[in-house]
Amino acid sequence: MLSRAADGPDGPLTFIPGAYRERFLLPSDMVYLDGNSLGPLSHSARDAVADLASRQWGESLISSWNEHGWMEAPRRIGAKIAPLIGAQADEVVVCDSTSVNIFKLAAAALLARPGRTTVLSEPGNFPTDLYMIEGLKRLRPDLDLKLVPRDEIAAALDEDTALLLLTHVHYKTGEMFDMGVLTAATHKAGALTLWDLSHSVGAVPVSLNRTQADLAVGCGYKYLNGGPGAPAFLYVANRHQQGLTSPLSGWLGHESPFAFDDAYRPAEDIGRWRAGTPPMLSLAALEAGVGQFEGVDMQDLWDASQKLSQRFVERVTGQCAEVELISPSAPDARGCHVSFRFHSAYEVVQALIAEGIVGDFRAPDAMRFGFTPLYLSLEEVERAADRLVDILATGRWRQPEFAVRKGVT
Ligand SMILES: Cc1ncc(COP(=O)(O)O)c(C=O)c1O
Ligand SMILES: Nc1c(O)cccc1C(=O)C[C@H](N)C(=O)O
Repeated sequence: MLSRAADGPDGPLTFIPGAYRERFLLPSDMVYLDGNSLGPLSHSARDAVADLASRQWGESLISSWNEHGWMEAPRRIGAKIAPLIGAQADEVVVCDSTSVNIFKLAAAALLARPGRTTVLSEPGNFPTDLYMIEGLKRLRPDLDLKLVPRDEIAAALDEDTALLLLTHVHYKTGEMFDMGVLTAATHKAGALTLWDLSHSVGAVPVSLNRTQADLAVGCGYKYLNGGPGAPAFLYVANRHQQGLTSPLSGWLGHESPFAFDDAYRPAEDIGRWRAGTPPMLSLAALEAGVGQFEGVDMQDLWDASQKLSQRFVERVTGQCAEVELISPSAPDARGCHVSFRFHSAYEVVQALIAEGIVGDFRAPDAMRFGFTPLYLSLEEVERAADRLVDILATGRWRQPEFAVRKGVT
């Protein structure tokens, strides 16, 4: 396991939960346990977007592409994300969405493993990961998307496997794969790994280089606090950078975009994974969000998160027998969120939100809560747990308005 013996949920903490609370514009009466889905707005992100719009776009207009470093933003921000995932600065670039990046990297990996026809994953993986491979199957009818339960994955790797595609921290249960063990097994079978780090980056320590991971993607709007629809990132290990090429060969991935050649030649470096023009307003917010992690050790942050989630779990399960923890009970076997099963999970989550405790519901019967120590204190987490227990004990969730389905989340 990755956690240090002395610094588990019961040990001393280096990062004090809630230490950066003042950096964020969170409503004072809200306990926000949904930063694993949409991170909150920081003062610096708000200011960065305002500056980009009014000073850069407003005053410098098109010269901003050079003057304000717009053209280099995808590489520059990728380099800032790299230390959070154990990668080199030149192995990460910010572009497109997580879904699109999965498509690009999976397609490239399949081309790099000719004769192999299987993408291996698990049932219940985040849907977009599976849907993207289904889409690829329409272009490559010989392709097989094989889904096997997580404890059978290593045994299912064989000479047909081209790619292992897994979400490192499961979006619903928070269960974490052992990246090193599975990457080694995948390589032994001659295949490549593609890790979805959407629920890992900014949440748990990740060691892409140390585990020899080949490829990875991840979201910018969850723990990185990059704002709604923030661009995603992708990682390609240096040793693969010449051998893999994006199937979405847009002009900004060209070796020399402003030569305006008819023929596509991919950039020599990680820039080849870019397709079109960088969304600068969104990138300004993301860069500020990533900036919050400067000087923060991911192990320290995860230790703090384990303390928060464990306190929540113990307080809820210790006082309430009706809910079932569907996340691993060992804090170092999970990411930064936990989920409980309850027959009326939707109603309970609505009742909590009405009282300022924001978690989310995941169909069909899961209540999910994220623990992000940058802005959450132990006191808030205890308060949230007690409120959940009370809502269950009093049956307040049975009020008819909480059964009304609204929106999508
Ligand atoms: C594991 C995982 N992958 C991908 C995504 C989303 O991808 P996109 O940003 O393309 O919507 C999410 C959440 O939405 C996710 O939880
Ligand atoms: N990406 C989202 C969106 O555009 C709307 C609502 C929620 C989301 C999410 O991030 C869902 C999330 N990946 C999850 O883990 O459930």
